[in-house]
Amino acid sequence: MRQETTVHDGAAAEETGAGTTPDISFNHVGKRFFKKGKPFQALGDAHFDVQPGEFLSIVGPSGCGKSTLLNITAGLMKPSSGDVRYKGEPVTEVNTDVGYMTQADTLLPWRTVRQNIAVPLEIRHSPRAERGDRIDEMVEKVGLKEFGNHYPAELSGGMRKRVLLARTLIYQPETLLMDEPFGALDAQLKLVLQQELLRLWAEAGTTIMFVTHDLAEAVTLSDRVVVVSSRPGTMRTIKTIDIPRPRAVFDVRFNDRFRELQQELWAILQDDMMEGGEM
Ligand SMILES: Nc1ncnc2c1ncn2[C@@H]1O[C@H](COP(=O)(O)OP(=O)(O)OP(=O)(O)O)[C@@H](O)[C@H]1O
Repeated sequence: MRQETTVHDGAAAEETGAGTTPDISFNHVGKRFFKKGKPFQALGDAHFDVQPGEFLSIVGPSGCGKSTLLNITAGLMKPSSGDVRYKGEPVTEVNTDVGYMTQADTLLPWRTVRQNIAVPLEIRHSPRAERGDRIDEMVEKVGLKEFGNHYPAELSGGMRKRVLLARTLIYQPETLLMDEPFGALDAQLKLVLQQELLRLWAEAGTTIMFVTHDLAEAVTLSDRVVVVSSRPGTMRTIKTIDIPRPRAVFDVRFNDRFRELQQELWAILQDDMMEGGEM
């Protein structure tokens, strides 16, 4: 198996199943913004696919356009050049087939944990009779059974992340976009939630596109890691993470291949980190 591929030769499809329609295809996607009236190129030329059921992470320096790429995939922003396809269809409006867990803590403070998790079911008008059971199942899955009737202000940061995760998953999205979901958590809690995410991902067969600053996190979780350079964010490489699954998130760090992959990714990223971005 090839360990590393350049991104401008359709390599993603070669790596993970040529012939199948990718869940997400980025076709030379660029994004220009205006700051103080002057245009600047935030995202250079994103060109890769995300395959059904794949766990793909994006790493790169701060400001290289990672969140922008997720926003474009969710249909919240239009690219300035190129196009994004979801299951072969161009994304032209808000893409309700994807769940999006943004960096922001968007829990509604006046609603309990259960009521927060219920929001997507209400928006989708799912039958009232089914809601209770689905919420029970979800609070159990994310380990919050005892806290269903608590308000967000009564929860720790990690618990709030779990509620946000539950609220995204109850939607049963085929594809999940996650923007540094565990960024601000302490190291131990991060491991716990990473393990839970891997379990939920394996159970549901969801496709995940995951943005992180944390190389160890990217290697632990992913099938492939896309490395993006500093502004304008351009794909440097796609690295296949050939570490067997299932992975125990703590133990995997002692695997020799884990260390090699982390070093290889750092070797690609470090110049960009020194130059422009910050981790
Ligand atoms: N709506 C917008 N209008 C103008 N500039 C924007 C907008 N959204 C993002 N930018 C700029 O585009 C660049 C890329 O932003 P983006 O949030 O995608 O980066 P990022 O890689 O996710 O950063 P971080 O890792 O710090 O979250 C930044 O310089 C940011 O200030």
